[in-house]
Amino acid sequence: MLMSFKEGKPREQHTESHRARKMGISSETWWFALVFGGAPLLVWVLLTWWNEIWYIGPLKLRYSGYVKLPPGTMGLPYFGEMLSFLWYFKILHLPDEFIEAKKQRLASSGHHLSSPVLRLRTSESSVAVVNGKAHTRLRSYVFNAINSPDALKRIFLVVQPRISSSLQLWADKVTLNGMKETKKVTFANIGKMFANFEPGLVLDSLDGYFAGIIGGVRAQRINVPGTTYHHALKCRKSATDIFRKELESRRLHAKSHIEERNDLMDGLINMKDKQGKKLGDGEVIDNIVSLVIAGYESTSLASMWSFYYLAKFPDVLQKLRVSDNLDMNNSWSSLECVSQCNSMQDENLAMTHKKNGNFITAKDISELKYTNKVVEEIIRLANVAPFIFRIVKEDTEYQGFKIPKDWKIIIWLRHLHTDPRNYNDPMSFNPDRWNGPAKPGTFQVFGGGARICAGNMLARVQIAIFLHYLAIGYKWELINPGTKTMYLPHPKPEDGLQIKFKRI
Ligand code: HEM
Repeated sequence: MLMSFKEGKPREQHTESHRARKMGISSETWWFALVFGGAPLLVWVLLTWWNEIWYIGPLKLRYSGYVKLPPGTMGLPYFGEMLSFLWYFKILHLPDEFIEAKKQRLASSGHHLSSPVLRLRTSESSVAVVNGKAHTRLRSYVFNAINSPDALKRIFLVVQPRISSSLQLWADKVTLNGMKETKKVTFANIGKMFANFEPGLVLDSLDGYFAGIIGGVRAQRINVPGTTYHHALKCRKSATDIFRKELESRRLHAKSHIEERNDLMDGLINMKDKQGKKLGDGEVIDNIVSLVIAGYESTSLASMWSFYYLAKFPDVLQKLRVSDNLDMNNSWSSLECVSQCNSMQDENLAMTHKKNGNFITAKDISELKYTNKVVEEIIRLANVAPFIFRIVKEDTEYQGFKIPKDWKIIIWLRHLHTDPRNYNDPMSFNPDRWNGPAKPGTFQVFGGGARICAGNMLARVQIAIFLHYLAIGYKWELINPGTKTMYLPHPKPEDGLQIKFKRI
């Protein structure tokens, strides 16, 4: 600037250099804006449109330019709407708001149709994975082995001693983690029912492996060391090895101990279908593994929620114990008068009195009318399986929309059970709502159709037995009654359900 003035051309020099500098600054700014503003924006636009182009483009071609798809967004490549799902389920703890937003977009359907959804294929030949005739065949094996009236009679005798003795042990601890303990007792029962395993090292290792497998069920399918999915696959292999060893040892000592064992593994090994065909070893193991996955977390969570709801609704616990005409405000002391029980109509104390120290049977449970209503209400509100998946087998019209073949559908079971149009005051725990049946199609805790849960009765009787022993002998209170619910991978209290637990 000073130099330019001396040369007598101060003004132009100044203007030129100023312009140049100005140009210099603006081009830097321009690059800066491009790199930090434009490029990310472009990437973002590409990412948000990628799925639309990838999935909807071919459909438009197939339908010559126009296809009326359900409204909604395909989300980001690969992740779909996973991030917003996680935001509502994991961070905000508001699953119903996420579901409600999806529902609003789809008018009254209550189903959310989306881009690919993620699922861990736990086993190749298990009942939960195969389709068509293979599914019907495997399902009948599994159903007969765990859910048929005969199987349940046997299972009653297996699970009761464990439930009853676990509760006695818990009472000695005074405070306990409800989630941890219900898992322990459920897994001990599973070990015994499925492969005649007693508590010990093998069962403990299996428990660890199944924790890993279950953790991976809803994880992203990224199979690299360090990911949840990779760990789940490794755990699955280790669990399979344990069952394979057991199966080989049974083959080696065939025919011995069958009477005493009478478990799922023997049931599956020996069962024949209508053509007299038996399951292969791989099928036996795959099915055991997938039955543990299906039955372990679900049953232990439902049992754990029993603690929660009965602590929050002591009048229900009172009614479970004795008839509802007793003084509700005096629930603890009224339990001491067990001698009155034979004069009482319902429910579990009277049953104990009648059984005179013997285990209850499947028939006894069917007589515990109020207990069965409590079971239904626990599983409705616990929403252990908040959604299920289906795949569209052929192009379908639904409410005026085209649902293309191969699209995956999420059915929000949770929404069915918490919708005020289906249940009066849906978030309140009210077993008496089961004095009559639910509206058709509104109670699908176990799913529906050909894929309905193959262990639904097994789950129900285990919860009923648990309620029976809780009601006749124990009292408890929640240490953190205001604890938050975590919704992933399954609904459970943030503190694991810390409780003070005592004998009556
Ligand atoms: C409270 C406990 C349980 C709940 C809430 C539950 C829920 C469900 C749901 C929602 C499905 C999917 C159904 C569908 O797609 O329509 C399912 C499937 C299944 N569940 Fe359960 N379940 C429970 C306990 C059990 C138990 C104890 C077992 C066995 C040990 C079991 C075995 C199965 C099997 C094998 C399937 C796959 C059925 C098939 O694809 O044919 N579940 N369960």
